[in-house]
Order: sequence, then C-alpha cells, then structure tokens
Amino acid sequence: MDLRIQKTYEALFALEDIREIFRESLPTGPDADGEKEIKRIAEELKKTISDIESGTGQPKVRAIGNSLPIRDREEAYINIQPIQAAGRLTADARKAIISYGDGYSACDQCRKPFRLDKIEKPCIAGFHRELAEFLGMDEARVVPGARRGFQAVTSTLIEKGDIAIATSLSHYTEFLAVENSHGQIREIPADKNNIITADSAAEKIEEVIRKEGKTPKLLMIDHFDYTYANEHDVYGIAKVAKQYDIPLLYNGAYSVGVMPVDGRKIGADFVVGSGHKSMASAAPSGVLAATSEWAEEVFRTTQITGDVTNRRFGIKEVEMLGCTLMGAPLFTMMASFPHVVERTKHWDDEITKISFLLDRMLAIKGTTVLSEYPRKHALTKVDTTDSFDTVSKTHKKRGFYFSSEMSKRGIAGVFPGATKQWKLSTYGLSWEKVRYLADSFDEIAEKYNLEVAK
Ligand SMILES: Cc1ncc(COP(=O)(O)O)c(C=O)c1O
Repeated sequence: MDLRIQKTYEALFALEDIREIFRESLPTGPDADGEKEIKRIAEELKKTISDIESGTGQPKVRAIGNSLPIRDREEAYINIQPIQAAGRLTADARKAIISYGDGYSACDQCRKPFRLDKIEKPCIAGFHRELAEFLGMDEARVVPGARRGFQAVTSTLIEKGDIAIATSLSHYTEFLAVENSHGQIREIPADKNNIITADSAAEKIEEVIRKEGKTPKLLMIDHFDYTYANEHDVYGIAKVAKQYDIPLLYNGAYSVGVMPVDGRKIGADFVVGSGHKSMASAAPSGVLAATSEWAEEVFRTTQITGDVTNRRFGIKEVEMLGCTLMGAPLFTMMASFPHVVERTKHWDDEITKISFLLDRMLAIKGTTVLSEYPRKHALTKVDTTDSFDTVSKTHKKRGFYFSSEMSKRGIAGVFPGATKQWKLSTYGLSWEKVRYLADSFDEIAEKYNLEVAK
C-alpha cells in the first residue's frame, strides 16, 4: 500500500481511538464540539485517501489543533536537497522510529551503572564501541547534533579569553560553541580556490602567537565545508596542529557516515559527525569521538560534592549532562549504522554520479560549477546565472519557474526561487534517477531555448 495511504488510515484509526477514549469525558451527541471536530477531521482524512487513490491534488491533513501535511518527499520525489541527502532514513531506521519513538524508550532499559552508553540491552553500549572503532578513535558518545559535539569540546578546552582557530569556511556552530565558552575565534583564510591549506593554517597559528602572545587552545577543521563541499587538507593541517601541540577537532559533518573516516590516520584528537546530515538518522543526532587521552577530559565524570544531600552522581559525564540521545534519534542511528558502514565503502560511486550529472549540466551553455572541480563530494554548488536564470527575467513566475519545472518532473529540493547560485546533492540516488535528473535539466533548458551542447 502507498505509504501515504497507510499513514492516513493510521490517523483515521487513531481518531476512532480518540473518540473512544474521550467518550466518557466529553459531551457527546451530534452537536457537541468535540464530536463535530472529530467528524470533520475524519472527513478530511477520508478525502485525502481518495485524493491519493485517484491521483488528484496534493493531500493535506489537518492534524488535531495543527496543520501537518503528509510528507512524501522521499516516496514521491527525487530529492536533491543538498543537506537532506545523506540524512535520509533507511527503512530500518523508519521501523526503529515506530518501535522506539516513545519517550524514554532507551531509559527504561537503563540499569546500574545508570548511563546511556552503558546499556547492554538493547546493545547501546556495543553501538558506542563500534562507533569509536568505525571512526578510528578510542571513545565515542552520541550527541544531539554535531554542534553539541563542538560545544562539549570547547567547553572542556576553552576558557575566557582563550583563542580557538577555525576557518573562513567553518560552520557557524563552531563559532557559537567558542563564544559559549567565552573564547575568541581566529580564522584561517581560504585560498583563491576556496581551499584551506596546511600552509595557511601554520601562518595563522604563527600570527596569533606573534601578535597575541598565546598559543591557540583548539583548531577546528571542516573536512568538507558547507558552502562548496570542497575538501580541505585535513591531514596536513593535523600535522601542523601537532607541531604546535594544539588539539585538533575534525568536523566530519559532511564525511562521517558517507565516506571512510579514520581519525587516527588523520591525526585528529576529536572527530565530530552529524547523524541527521550524514548518518541516515533522525535529528537531532550526532557523534563525538576522542582519543583516549582526550576522552578522559571531554568525557570526565562529575566531581560534584558539597551540599547535595548525600547524593553522588559519580558516573554521569559533565559535558553530556549525564545522558544524551535517549530515544528515537539514537535508535535511528543504531538501525542505520550497518547500512552506513556499508555505504561508506561505495563513496567512489557517489563521486561518479555527481560527476556524470555535472558534465551534463555543464553542457547547458552558461552553467558553471562553483565548487572545486573535478568533484570530491556529492554536494555541489552550481551557478546558473547565465543559463536558467536568464529565463526568469521574462517568465511570469520569475525565478520560481525553475523549482516549479523541477517539481512538475517529480524533483524536490531545489530552493524555491533560486536560479543563480544554488546547491544540490546526488548522494544516494540510483543511476536511473541521476540520468533522469540530467534529462530533466536538458528538457527544461530546451523548453526555454537555452543552448545545450550535444
Ligand atoms: C559543516 C557543518 N558542520 C556542522 C554542522 C552542524 O551540524 P548539526 O546540525 O549536526 O549540529 C553543519 C550543519 O549544517 C555543517 O554544515
């Protein structure tokens, strides 16, 4: 059965349950408000089912007190949304949400010594061990997003007035994490090709030491940045950081979960990944891994003493505020993990797919690629100012014509109105879909008389 229909039926059945449950406590009878509302919603749900079955209209369901359209992006569309691609759930993760979506669905299994990463059944402890191994690190913890990983590290290493180094292409959450610890950021500039090199990292460190008289306390480097998804010299930069004895945080938001990442080989002290961005997991989720040396600090347990009425919280980790991902996000990470491990072995295929698509897009005269080229990542920034955007000048929908043409062809994820510089990702799409995408760009170009080289 179409998943949308199945879900709508489930909502209909839930509505019946609600009617039953509240039969006692709500005024009933055909004119009672609650009864009228339930009837109205039931009618909408039934109409939604018949709309889907007859293939007319976009189904919209008004959930109780809220407006919640059925989300059918992955089932009904080819989704090229750049940041959704690798966070899309696996079927196992979807099942896990149904089974473990309830509040505290992990904590009801928590036994002595009372910490999330120590729960053996279900195998949360084992998952932590495997995560660390997968990343080539000694210890790992799940966190609510990469940003919480940054925060745990900055909160451990940075004190008021300390300096941390990031780059001109670093994600804003690194800046906020440092600010949260009352530190200051100095940026390594990207070169003219939008790449962060080891030489410029060394120069920035030298400059900070010379001008400010102190050695930075942390260096954070994004393996692939969020703007271009260009690859930066993480190996070289890690070497430089070692020379100056500065701990290195490797931001793998766009790498952990899609390509092989070995923190030890890179020379990272901390590896951070984003579950919802690159590990086929529900938001918010992520991972913070550390070498054993740094694990002792960043995963330190509470030392609280004093007026705490004879209570001790000894095993709880301060930076994790005891426990982190307790339910659905954790179980989606766990359920997707075997698939994630497997898919990292096929990263080359993903590069071949994006390269194929871009070759076809570049044949549309005026289109350029703003990211480094040839590509090393499936996420790419393109510039269609001199191709698709030229149409928007005269089209009655202006720039929105483009996303609308894409949507008509069953393609979602192009930012509505964007026709100049925009990002897309082919990550995880089948070859069939990638070819269809390329044909669709051609079709739109030809429809509007843009020149396409054959
Ligand atoms: C490069 C990069 N790092 C970190 C983050 C933050 O990740 P999260 O949402 O998992 O906290 C993002 C999110 O967009 C990102 O693009």
